Amino acid sequence: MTDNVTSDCIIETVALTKRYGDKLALDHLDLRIPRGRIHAIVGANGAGKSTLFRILLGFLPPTSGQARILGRDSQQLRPDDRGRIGFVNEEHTLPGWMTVSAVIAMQRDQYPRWNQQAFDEVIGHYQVLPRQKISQLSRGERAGLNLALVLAQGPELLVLDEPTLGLDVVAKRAFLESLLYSNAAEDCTVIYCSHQMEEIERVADNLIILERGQLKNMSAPEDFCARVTHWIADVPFKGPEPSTIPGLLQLQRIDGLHHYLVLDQDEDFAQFLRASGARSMQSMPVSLDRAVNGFLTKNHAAPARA
Ligand SMILES: Nc1ncnc2c1ncn2[C@@H]1O[C@H](COP(=O)(O)OP(=O)(O)OP(=O)(O)O)[C@@H](O)[C@H]1O
Repeated sequence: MTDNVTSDCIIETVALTKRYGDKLALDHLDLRIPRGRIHAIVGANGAGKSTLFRILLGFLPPTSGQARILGRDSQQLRPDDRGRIGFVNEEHTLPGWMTVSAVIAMQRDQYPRWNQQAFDEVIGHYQVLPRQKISQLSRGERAGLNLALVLAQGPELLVLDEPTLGLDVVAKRAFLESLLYSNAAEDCTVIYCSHQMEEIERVADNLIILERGQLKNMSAPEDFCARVTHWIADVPFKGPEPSTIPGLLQLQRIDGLHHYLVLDQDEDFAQFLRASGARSMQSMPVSLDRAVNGFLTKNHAAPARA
């Protein structure tokens, strides 16, 4: 990858690898995220999501491979590049001793593309008073203020690392509304990392699944959902040996019926069940939460490679 490549990707990694001592956090990751829309990154704990963000934002060097963000090597970001990127994580760190109005004034001075209308639009969802100190705000209010500040910078790219962690339902909803508004109104690309599937289902256009530092899925959330099916079958005795069940993600026995969660299986799976002695069967679609969690749980239980 050379510097003069003009890519339509806002983020591009090639064989990106990060080792912490013996631990492999990113494993030759090839990732291309196009400009625009909302992209969700999901993965089990330790899948490498935060490591990816740290490398992309230039806070951490890769062990090998490359990462480009806004067309530039992430290790060579300039201050003006950083001004085009907004970053929000779950800590919502703002100086606790400052008042809300002082923080706003400080940010307004710092960012030439400051967009007061975008700020007002987002902060309007929260009961934040200008004279309040940051330390007096609730967690949800701090999250809202943080998002409003970042969106008012007019970023081309917004990176959110678990931004709604610990927020209640109302605060979460307000946060997501703000996000959808800004994505639509400001044409800003959003990269959003979360464990909350119902949020992802609501806001994401693209679902990226990382597993042990490798890319496992990149598609519309509904397309991933369509790959996973829940079969319920009345099979005599113990049913087929689990290792012989094609695409098996999860197996449960409830009230004498066998429940199979399977990946990438078509009507041939019914044939397999019939051949296994099933007396009756039915298939049904699953929610995104079920599909992703079934997918992640399957491999999560297996021993990790170094
Ligand atoms: N500074 C570090 N030193 C050693 N190992 C680390 C360090 N930071 C992360 N790791 C390891 O690298 C792997 C990836 O961690 P990372 O924080 O990127 O995962 P994550 O997907 O963000 O997880 P979570 O969902 O739990 O936040 C984990 O196994 C973690 O233990």
